[in-house]
Amino acid sequence: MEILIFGAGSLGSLVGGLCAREHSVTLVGRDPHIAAVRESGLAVEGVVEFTTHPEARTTVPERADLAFVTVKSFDTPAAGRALADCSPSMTCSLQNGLGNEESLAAQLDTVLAGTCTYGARRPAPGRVECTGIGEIALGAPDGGPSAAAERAVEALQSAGIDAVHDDGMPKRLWRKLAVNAGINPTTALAGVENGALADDPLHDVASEAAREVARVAQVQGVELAESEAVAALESVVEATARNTSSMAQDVGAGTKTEIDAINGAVVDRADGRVPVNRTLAALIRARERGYAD
Ligand SMILES: NC(=O)C1=CN([C@@H]2O[C@H](COP(=O)(O)OP(=O)(O)OC[C@H]3O[C@@H](n4cnc5c(N)ncnc54)[C@H](OP(=O)(O)O)[C@@H]3O)[C@@H](O)[C@H]2O)C=CC1
Ligand SMILES: CC(C)(CO)C(=O)C(=O)O
Repeated sequence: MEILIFGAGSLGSLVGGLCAREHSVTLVGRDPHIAAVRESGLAVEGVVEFTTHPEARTTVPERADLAFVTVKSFDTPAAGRALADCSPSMTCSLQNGLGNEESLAAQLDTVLAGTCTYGARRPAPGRVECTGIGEIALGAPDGGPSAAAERAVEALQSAGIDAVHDDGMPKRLWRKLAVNAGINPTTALAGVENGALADDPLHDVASEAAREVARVAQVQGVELAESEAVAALESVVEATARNTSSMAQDVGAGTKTEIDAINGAVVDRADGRVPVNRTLAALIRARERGYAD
């Protein structure tokens, strides 16, 4: 299969590197990473270790059977516009947050929703570290069976990736949103690792954010119980206790965060009060504005 990764950063390089063990893979990203991969290949390190030689470019190729979108959520509209030039047979977001699939579907046919619990970081150009083996779940964005998702899952599995087809993606996306809405801004604002959310008062802040997400999901017709949202949050806090969340890393580095697609998306879709998500979003946006000072 011709697989295209749009956004060869941490996650995209890892997924692309793993896929390249079985498929023809093109990484689309930016220099100096792309130049380094072209020169010496992509070194995958950490939990799995190998070097692979995918095609590496800064623009999209002419065609692709399957495209994975792994840019940060604020770059999704640009990714959709760029991918429209090669019209992939199917395109799947592996990003965090809500709204990525709608944004891609405005430009592309056959868009799939995906979640990914692999962990990745990019220590240097040409290298990607797998910080944790997880699972990729794919399916139709509105739920129900999807032949395209089945084909994409088979492609991932044949490359040795733990992948499943989920016909209940809306619930899976909202449950992941509850986890990110609780953990990401709370750790970013408090300047702590994920494990610090096991205890009050931060546990209280993060779990109330997750409960609000469940209530908004229910209004949207997704049966996510508040207790399930909090249990998901607590289990990720425990499993990733030593992680610095992506938003804490972004705030630490003074770079743009995914707040709009996470807590911002909850506030935008709420028809009732979501004071914790609203407050967390306002505080993170204030930090982002402060970078310029
Ligand atoms: N890292 C992880 O472990 C996980 C991440 N995720 C999610 O996956 C998504 C990606 O995260 P992550 O990999 O960490 O982010 P990164 O910032 O590491 O990767 C995104 C990459 O896309 C590049 N990019 C953006 N726009 C373009 C463009 N128009 N053309 C070419 N390249 C482009 C960026 O380049 P530049 O930096 O120069 O802008 C960057 O290298 C996020 O939604 C995240 O929440 C989900 C699960 C795990
Ligand atoms: C699961 C979690 C919270 C792990 O850190 C994550 O997805 C992130 O940091 O963005």
